[in-house]
Amino acid sequence: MPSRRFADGEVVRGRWPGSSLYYEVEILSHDSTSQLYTVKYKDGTELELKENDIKPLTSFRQRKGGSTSSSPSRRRGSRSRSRSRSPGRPPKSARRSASASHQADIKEARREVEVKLTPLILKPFGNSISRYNGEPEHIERNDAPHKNTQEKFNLSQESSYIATQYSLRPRKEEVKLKEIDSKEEKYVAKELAVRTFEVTPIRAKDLEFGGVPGVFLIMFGLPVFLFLLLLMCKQKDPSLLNFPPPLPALYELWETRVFGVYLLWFLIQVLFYLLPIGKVVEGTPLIDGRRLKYRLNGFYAFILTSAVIGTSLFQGVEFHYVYSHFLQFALAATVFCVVLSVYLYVRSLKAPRNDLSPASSGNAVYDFFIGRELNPRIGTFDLKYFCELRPGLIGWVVVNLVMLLAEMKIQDRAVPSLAMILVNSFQLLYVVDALWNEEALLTTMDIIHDGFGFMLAFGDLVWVPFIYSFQAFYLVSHPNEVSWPMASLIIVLKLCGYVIFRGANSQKNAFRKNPSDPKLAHLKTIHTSTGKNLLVSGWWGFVRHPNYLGDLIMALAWSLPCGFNHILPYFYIIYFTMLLVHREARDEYHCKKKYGVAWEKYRQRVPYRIFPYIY
Ligand SMILES: NC(=O)c1ccc[n+]([C@@H]2O[C@H](COP(=O)([O-])OP(=O)(O)OC[C@H]3O[C@@H](n4cnc5c(N)ncnc54)[C@H](OP(=O)(O)O)[C@@H]3O)[C@@H](O)[C@H]2O)c1
Ligand SMILES: CC(C)=CCC[C@@H](C)[C@H]1CC[C@H]2C3=C(CC[C@]12C)[C@@]1(C)CC[C@H](O)C(C)(C)[C@@H]1CC3
Repeated sequence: MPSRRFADGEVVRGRWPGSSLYYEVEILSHDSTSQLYTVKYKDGTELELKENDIKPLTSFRQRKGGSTSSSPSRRRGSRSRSRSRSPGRPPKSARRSASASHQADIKEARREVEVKLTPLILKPFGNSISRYNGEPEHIERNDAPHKNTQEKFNLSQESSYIATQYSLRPRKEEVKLKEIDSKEEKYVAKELAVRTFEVTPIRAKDLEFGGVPGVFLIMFGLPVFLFLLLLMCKQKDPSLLNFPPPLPALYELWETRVFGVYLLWFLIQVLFYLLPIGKVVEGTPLIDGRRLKYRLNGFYAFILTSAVIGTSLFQGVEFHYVYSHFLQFALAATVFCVVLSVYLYVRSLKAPRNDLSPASSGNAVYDFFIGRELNPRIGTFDLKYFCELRPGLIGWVVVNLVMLLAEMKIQDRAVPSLAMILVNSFQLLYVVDALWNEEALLTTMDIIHDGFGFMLAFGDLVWVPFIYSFQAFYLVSHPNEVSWPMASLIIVLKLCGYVIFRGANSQKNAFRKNPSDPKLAHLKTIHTSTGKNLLVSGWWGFVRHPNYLGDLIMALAWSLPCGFNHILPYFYIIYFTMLLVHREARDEYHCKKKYGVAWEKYRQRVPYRIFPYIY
């Protein structure tokens, strides 16, 4: 049996995955099969590390000499000393034979970062469990230095993993150093990550969505449920008490022409995505320190799509075809999504380990569902990012328009009903808002955590356009007259939801972009040991997910125009409540891991998750 170097309970320094930073950790256990140690960081985070990524405390004490200083000025001294060899001076690799000295350089740089950073980041502001970064008061006003700092902080936000995740609370004099550190860090991380970081398969108990049986059921259940809902909605009396109509035979549902139209739609969106318009931004740092580039042109794609749709209408293109073949379109999208998911899974088998999603497990069924590869790309074409906002989300608006036209045709109306206008405009606002704030997508769980597999492919390409448009679909065959006073109340409700949704999302996004934004100076924050703070007043002091609350209020406003004759148009809000409650629990789990005690403190300060005084 291979021997182990560290004993349970021993306090050592463990490398933080993807970086060269070493933190004090306690050895919890050792798995002799995988040869991995389970270690606990001071903020409560538990991770599995390889022996190579663990160092005895003594190895740091021997080397660090004067650099144990916890005073920022002395820290600067030690940094500037080490900076003398990089990046200002030509790297040694330029002076030595390139390949021979490469590894040595990396080693050297790595040692340097370890020695230099370990005591600097941990000691003075520490990952203290009982105190926040060593400061006596953990909740404070967000009035940290913000004079002339905006630009600098934007710079620091641009820098690498270490700066965003492990920096000290941003301080003016630290910004420059952070940039330099992050450059060094990037250099080291890039070279080392492939060798040093192993994506550890998550254990069975960590599987989400009910594990393998759960995802199996979801994958088969969701498409069946989708067709059931659509068929029920087409019935004259769509009561739940009525037996659902039988599913048409597959040959009736499959139409190659429909599939062709769907492909054409998809390709037009691909074309718009590839247009070199819109600014290019960097996503959040990946596990190996890299940051992928994304072009933000979703809003332009929407404008161009509107122009194409407008021109087609003008040319007399028969949009009713989409309504009369709605089930066929749903099947075409489902088939496309299955083919895409298979492609994604197969290509992920060749993907380097660093490119795998943290949610993947090693189980084929589960990974097919959750997605194995985090950011599958063909060249610069990012499949997940594209699918999340383009064909499905913009498609949803087009489907709504189709329903509006179908309502006029079928009900022989000169103008659409007020109910249909409300549903169309509310959802249009929602989609335009998402595209306008496209950059915010880059920090969502879907992009950072979940892979691209059946779940998101089906969600983005099938569920969103065919279920989110359900109210409009319902109104085509089940008209509901809405009075103006009722419409006014619904509009007020929608606007309240939107104000909360947008206010909360914008507040968080602005805070994450620049924690010292003067506009946020009145807000209180909780320090966390990661260097990122948590808002504890404003929208985020109201409930822990105010954006979900706003989203749910808006969802209610989307269903109300359909009246109260049937529960079917309320399916969306029921599903959405379940989705967001589950999503909130997932996010809570990740935040607890990420922020440890600081998150606990936040939970105490803001006890309700989504609904104040209820949940
Ligand atoms: N229509 C739909 O079907 C649908 C589905 C899902 C989501 N959405 C909407 O999409 C939007 C994004 O949702 P999301 O699920 O990605 O989650 P989110 O609520 O935007 O983001 C959660 C993250 O925010 C940060 N955070 C949490 N509490 C904080 C605090 N007090 N101060 C500062 N940062 C804090 C944490 O990340 P960091 O600390 O790492 O920054 C946390 O992981 C929401 O508005 C949601 O309603 C819509
Ligand atoms: C039914 C199944 C298997 C999954 C459904 C999940 C899927 C429909 C959602 C998961 C993430 C969601 C999401 C949006 C739409 C619905 C999802 C794809 C979003 C694009 C809606 C608009 C928002 O402003 C947003 C922040 C861009 C959303 C991002 C997440």
